[in-house]
Amino acid sequence: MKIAYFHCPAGISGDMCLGALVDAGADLNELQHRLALLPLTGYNISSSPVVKGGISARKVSVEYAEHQPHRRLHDIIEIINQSGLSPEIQEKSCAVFCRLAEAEAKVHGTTREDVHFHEVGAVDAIIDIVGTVICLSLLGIDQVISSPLPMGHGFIKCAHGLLPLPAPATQELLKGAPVYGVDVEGELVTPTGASLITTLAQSFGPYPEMRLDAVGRGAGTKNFAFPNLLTVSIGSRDAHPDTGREQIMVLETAIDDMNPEIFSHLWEVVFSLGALDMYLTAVQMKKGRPGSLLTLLCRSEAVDPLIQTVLKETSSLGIRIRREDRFCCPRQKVTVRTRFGEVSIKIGTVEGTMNISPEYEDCRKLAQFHQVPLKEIYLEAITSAKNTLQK
Ligand SMILES: O=C([S-])c1cc(C(=O)S)c[n+]([C@@H]2O[C@H](COP(=O)(O)O)[C@@H](O)[C@H]2O)c1
Ligand code: NI
Repeated sequence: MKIAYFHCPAGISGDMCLGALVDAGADLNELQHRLALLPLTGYNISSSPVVKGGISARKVSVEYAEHQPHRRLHDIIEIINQSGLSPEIQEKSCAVFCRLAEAEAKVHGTTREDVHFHEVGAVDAIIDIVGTVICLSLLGIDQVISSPLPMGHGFIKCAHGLLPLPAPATQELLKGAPVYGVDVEGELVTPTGASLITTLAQSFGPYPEMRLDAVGRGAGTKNFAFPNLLTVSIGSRDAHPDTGREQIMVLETAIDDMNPEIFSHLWEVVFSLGALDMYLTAVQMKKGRPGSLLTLLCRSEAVDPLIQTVLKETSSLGIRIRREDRFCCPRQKVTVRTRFGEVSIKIGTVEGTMNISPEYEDCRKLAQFHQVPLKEIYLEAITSAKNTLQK
């Protein structure tokens, strides 16, 4: 499991994200190659080492032709969806733009379809957003966690004239995220940075427990009295190499007085907050009442947001928290080609016996697109994985 921790004491913007991820090891050539799949021309990406406040970092810049069309949400979605980028990258990039459009619409009293993106519709915002999503995929990141975000003060000049800081769209986007005020005059978190981090991060909090593998620093444009840097720490949390054991958190509560439809909704919410699994067990509770034992499995940093959500969403007034050991099969992730498209596969190995498990979501999308039975995609994916492994 690979984690990217975004440490944002100087804030976050689109170019800082790109710089930090490239500095952390995302291959710039591969990034440019993938970005070239977008039907966009007239821009150039450059990456250079810079020193900010005595600390070396990477500045990734996008230069483009002066006159960019005023793009609306559907234009940007079309650009992303016309690319040959993977469905996952397309979905995440569109989600960042949709959140941005919703925030702008709320602030300007219009609809998300009618928002003119102005600055944020320019080609650099598209490159920053899609590029950040591509870099996370190139680095194989499974989970993004962010520090709380600092709020500067003052005003910023933009298409509307002067806007108070934090910018209205930034504040709209950060609802629900932890923020704190700092005595800094200037914009620390831009709307693009706010949309990226609130869409891509599963949780906000302190530095997570992990084995630190790489660190990247992305430079911002402005100069402050402190280094204007975003630091991304890449780490991994694998099961112990000798015992195969790792620790997992178990949250549990028994519920006997709630509309069961709420559980379906909860199911959708908890996974976006970092739950690894959620299941219900039928139980007999006091006074002979039939109830459901709700169990959630998660990493330690997801415990607090999950507890808050379960208490807010359900009728429960308390939750049991346990730290447990679990054994994890050594596994690897590979992507195989089938007649229908690419499928990610998890391969677990126990004493030479292999457990080949195609990703359900990849198979489901291909089955839906090609109108073939899901089991046919599974069969092809497993056969293709076996052939690849035999080579
Ligand atoms: O042009 C528009 S609509 C605009 C709106 C807002 C609001 O908060 S509303 C803010 N801004 C400022 O534009 C620049 C560029 O933003 P990026 O996210 O593309 O970096 C930034 O200073 C925003 O605060 C523009
Ligand atoms: Ni605006």
